[in-house]
Amino acid sequence: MKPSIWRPLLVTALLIFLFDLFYGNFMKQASERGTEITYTRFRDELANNNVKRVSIRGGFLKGEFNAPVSLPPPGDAKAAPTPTTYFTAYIPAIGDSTLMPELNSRRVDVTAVPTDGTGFTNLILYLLPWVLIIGIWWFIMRGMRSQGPGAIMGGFARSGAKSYTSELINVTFSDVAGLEEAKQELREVIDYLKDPKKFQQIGGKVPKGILLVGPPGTGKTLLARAVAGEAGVSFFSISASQFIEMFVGVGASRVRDLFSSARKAVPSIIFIDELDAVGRSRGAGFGGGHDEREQTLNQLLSEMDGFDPHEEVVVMAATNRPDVLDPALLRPGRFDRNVVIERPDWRDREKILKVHTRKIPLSADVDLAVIAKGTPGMTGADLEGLVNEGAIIAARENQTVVGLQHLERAKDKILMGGERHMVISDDEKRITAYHEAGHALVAKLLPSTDPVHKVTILPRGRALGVTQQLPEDDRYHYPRTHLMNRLAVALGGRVAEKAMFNDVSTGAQSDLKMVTELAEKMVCQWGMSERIGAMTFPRGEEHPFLGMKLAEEKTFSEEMAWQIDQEIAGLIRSAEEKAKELIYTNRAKLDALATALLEEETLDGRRVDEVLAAAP
Ligand SMILES: Nc1ncnc2c1ncn2[C@@H]1O[C@H](COP(=O)(O)OP(=O)(O)OP(=O)(O)O)[C@@H](O)[C@H]1O
Ligand SMILES: [Zn+2]
Repeated sequence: MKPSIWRPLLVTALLIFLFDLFYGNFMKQASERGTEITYTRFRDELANNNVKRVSIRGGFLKGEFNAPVSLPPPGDAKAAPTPTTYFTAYIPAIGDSTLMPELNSRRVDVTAVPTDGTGFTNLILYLLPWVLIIGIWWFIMRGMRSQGPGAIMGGFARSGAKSYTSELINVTFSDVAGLEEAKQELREVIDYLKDPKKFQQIGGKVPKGILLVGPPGTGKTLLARAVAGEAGVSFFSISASQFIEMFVGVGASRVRDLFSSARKAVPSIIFIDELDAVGRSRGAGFGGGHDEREQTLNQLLSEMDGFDPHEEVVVMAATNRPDVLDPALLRPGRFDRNVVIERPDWRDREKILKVHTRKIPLSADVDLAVIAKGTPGMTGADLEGLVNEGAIIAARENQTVVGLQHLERAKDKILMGGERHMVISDDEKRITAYHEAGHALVAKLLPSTDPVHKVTILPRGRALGVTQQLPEDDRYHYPRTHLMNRLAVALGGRVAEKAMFNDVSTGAQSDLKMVTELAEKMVCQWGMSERIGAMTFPRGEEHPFLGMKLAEEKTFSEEMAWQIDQEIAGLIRSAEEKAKELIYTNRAKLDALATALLEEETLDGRRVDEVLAAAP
């Protein structure tokens, strides 16, 4: 919710109410315990010896009759008279010099109340609310000025309040399950923060900006906190969406504020969550708030450039959209290091479950490995939720320990309830396993292909699974056979699906795209088609800098265009034949790989070799 003009208004209204209460009360008190009578009436009663005592304060007089007098009740002259003992009256401003002698002679008990003090009290009571009102307005105005012009509407709520948190952390790497590679990469940061001087002497390159990249809930924030905890330094964190307010200037001043606080607390870590909220490419924004975002981003860039090498501040940021970030953020000296955080595989999921069940009593039937294997695609946050949900279900049934069935039900609830989660059904998992096994198998069986580095059925980005091949060394020249084999590998996924399920799925789309593009290049750029020969065509050409396809211009005949299409299709067809032949003659190996994938989710190159060697 945005603080608004309502707040000051509300405060003012409250003050006026208080003022009224005070002032009104005072006036009421003045006439309290007495019916107001005229001065003449008072003198009459006095003359009748009916006044017992009076107290005089300035021109105001309070008193008590000896015998009750019938008078209309206070404030209502027309009502029926009631017997009255106490009265008040005002002495005429011109004074009455005969009053005191008369009171004395009638032996009336007289009390005099000093007017001086009361007058002063009156004044204070009268002025106090106004002083408060003016004071609060001044406070608001000051808040606005210190926060830039943008704060005009919301100054009151924010003045003095910090939008970031700073703390000393007691989270360590032992609280972060798995993520071994990421931890390894961050060790250097910890070494640096622990002893900057020593680190520099050894000659380490000072880490300044580190970008944690990974899907939501995979523990980026947790990891950043653990780095601070391991190094024992202060941790300043903010979510970048908090930088962006409706008003220009607020974000930039918050960035400045954040960095200057962190600089005062060195060594320290600044953590910016959801970096993409401010870090989107400049000029790519739309509509309002765009200038504000750009200003905030510029401020962030200039703060990072402003670090001198001896300032012991490390900036960490998290995003799940590295692709939209402004390239300026990724330049050397800024976020020039990426730490990629992946969805956990089942072994890591088991470790995460262990961390989150540390304080929860589990019944003997719970095997966390089984639950870990049954939750592919879930992140650390999902698993934490699963454990909590399981505990709630158990508590609702008045159980003292959490059992397997509670966790299973929690899992079903989460899987059914959330679009947020990448839910993978068992069928999908099987299709993906065969698809990836197909790629891997063809790659292994064909000579002259890049070695298989890793095969996984864990979702990554939009892909349900990945088969990674890494070239052994940098290559610039690819022979035709190598490219043909590459086409066959790319088609292996689809062919394997067909072999197993006699059907194909949409999962092969990006494979087909890659295949088409590669075949097009082979024919049109590299002259690898016999029928067409050593000619190049402006097709499949890429702009050298932008990586974009150039607009097609036709400098060749219809006839040639048709032939080119035939050739491209021909290359693809023969690659597909190759893949089919390999897969159909090695069905047992395909099954073995797919089974291993379903079991282990991720296979590295060595494991792929083992599985294939063991298969008939
Ligand atoms: N590897 C892990 N080990 C233990 N707990 C984890 C792990 N990953 C995530 N969690 C749990 O999930 C919670 C959410 O994780 P965290 O906020 O760090 O994710 P995130 O990647 O920063 O997500 P977002 O992108 O949504 O900010 C953590 O508080 C933690 O309890
Ligand atoms: Zn594929």
